Amino acid sequence: MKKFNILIVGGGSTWTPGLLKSLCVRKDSFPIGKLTMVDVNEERQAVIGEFAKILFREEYSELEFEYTTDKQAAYAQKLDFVFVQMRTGGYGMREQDEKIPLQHGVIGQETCGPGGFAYGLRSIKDMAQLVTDVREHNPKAWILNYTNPAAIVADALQQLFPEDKRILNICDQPENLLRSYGRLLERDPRSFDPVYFGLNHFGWFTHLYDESGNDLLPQLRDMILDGGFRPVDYEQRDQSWLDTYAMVEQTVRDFPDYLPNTYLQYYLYPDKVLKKLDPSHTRANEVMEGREKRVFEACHEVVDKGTTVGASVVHNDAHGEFILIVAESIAYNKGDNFIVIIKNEGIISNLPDDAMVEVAASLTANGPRPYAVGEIPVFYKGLIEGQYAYERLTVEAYIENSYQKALQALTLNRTVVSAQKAREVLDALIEANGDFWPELK
Ligand SMILES: NC(=O)c1ccc[n+]([C@@H]2O[C@H](COP(=O)([O-])OP(=O)(O)OC[C@H]3O[C@@H](n4cnc5c(N)ncnc54)[C@H](O)[C@@H]3O)[C@@H](O)[C@H]2O)c1
Ligand SMILES: O=P(O)(O)OC[C@H]1O[C@H](O[C@H]2[C@H](O)[C@@H](O)[C@@H](O)O[C@@H]2CO)[C@H](O)[C@@H](O)[C@@H]1O
Ligand SMILES: [Mn+2]
Repeated sequence: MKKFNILIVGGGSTWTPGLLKSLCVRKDSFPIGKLTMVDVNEERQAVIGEFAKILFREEYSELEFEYTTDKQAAYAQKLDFVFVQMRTGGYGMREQDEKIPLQHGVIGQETCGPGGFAYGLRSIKDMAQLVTDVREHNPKAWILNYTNPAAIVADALQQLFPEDKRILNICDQPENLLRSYGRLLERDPRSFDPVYFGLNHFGWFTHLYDESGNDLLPQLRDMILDGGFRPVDYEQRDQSWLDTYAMVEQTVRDFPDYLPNTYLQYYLYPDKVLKKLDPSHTRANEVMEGREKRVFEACHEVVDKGTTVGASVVHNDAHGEFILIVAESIAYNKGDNFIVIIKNEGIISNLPDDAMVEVAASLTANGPRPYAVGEIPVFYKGLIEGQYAYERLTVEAYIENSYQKALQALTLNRTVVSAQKAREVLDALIEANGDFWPELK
């Protein structure tokens, strides 16, 4: 059986241990010959890398493994898959993304609103460089990308590398929602045949068919309206995330046709959500005090003890597993059904062909084969067209170094609206981001 060579870019990510555990769990169905991890932060990479050595010694002894900060050496190897999960500027810049808009009375969030705009301008630069570097040595390797904001990264890479058909941007939120529906309905989430449409972090489930073709969405909607909605992993979730999932009930009560992605709360109820956000202590602080602290302490503990037995960090979560089952479907031409981010080209017939939409597709060795969605109702088309224009103007502001397009983008965003607010926040973000961004003139 072929063994695949994988490169993880952003090996110092807090999500890496879960991904490495999933590699061990799935080694029979998706065998890896060589795994390399690369990161720009030597300290972060070493902590996770030394943990990985012990994990693989105990659970994957046949695996050839190395970690490095030498990107050129990492990219020059023969690679089958590149898993990308970088955070340009780290959590420190995420904190700025979230706090600066809040200082101006606007939603501050990692991937949505002005925070996502700022993060997007940082990510595009490093992601474009990554594609260029990978393609120099591995023209056929599949680049599976988690790096956020996935909507803006996906649109930028489509603009910058339109002929590259082996880049796939993915998000674990629809997968997490399917697993949450599975827990509510007491069914295997992989048995669902979902119909989903939207942009990344801006979409809806319209149908949830079971193996007999029955649509379970109406039953699910009634359950949500009767008792609220909790994620599959609610026991592990921080309160801010539980608050987010709690908003699903109000959204479904207001717009019962479809089941929303949780990120829609920022766009449909910006005033209500804004009141819950603390400008002095945001999600970035929670993650630095929570997940990041837990993961790195647990990895240090594993290295100190010399074993992963009993370790808290190593669990097989949706995030770690999802990218692997996506890769498996491509590697073995399985055609399994996943919700992924791809060029519209008529999938949603009344949206622009060049929009990067998030829809269900069959993943084959030749990439996604999407399921047609057809025409979407005016309400959803209106919302998505505005968000699409915001995302496209953000990418054009990057490519053209255009302050005016950046201002237009933020003015169009439903969390900002006011052109005066957009200018205030944009100028503050320009100052905070410095050389992370291209100069906007
Ligand atoms: N698509 C999704 O649904 C999804 C889900 C979870 C996380 N994410 C994204 O995955 C990324 C990692 O998330 P995290 O919370 O673990 O972040 P993290 O900050 O813990 O890890 C990111 C790592 O990337 C490294 N890095 C930064 N720039 C790099 C570069 N140019 N090359 C290589 N490495 C680089 C950092 O040093 C850091 O170790 C983020 O972009 C996050 O938004 C996406
Ligand atoms: O605030 P964070 O850093 O905890 O999470 C931000 C990310 O949130 C989503 O990913 C969720 C995922 O949906 C869920 O299944 C589980 O794995 O937790 C993840 C992290 O909370 C979102 O899809 C990502 O794009 C965000 O980066
Ligand atoms: Mn996501």
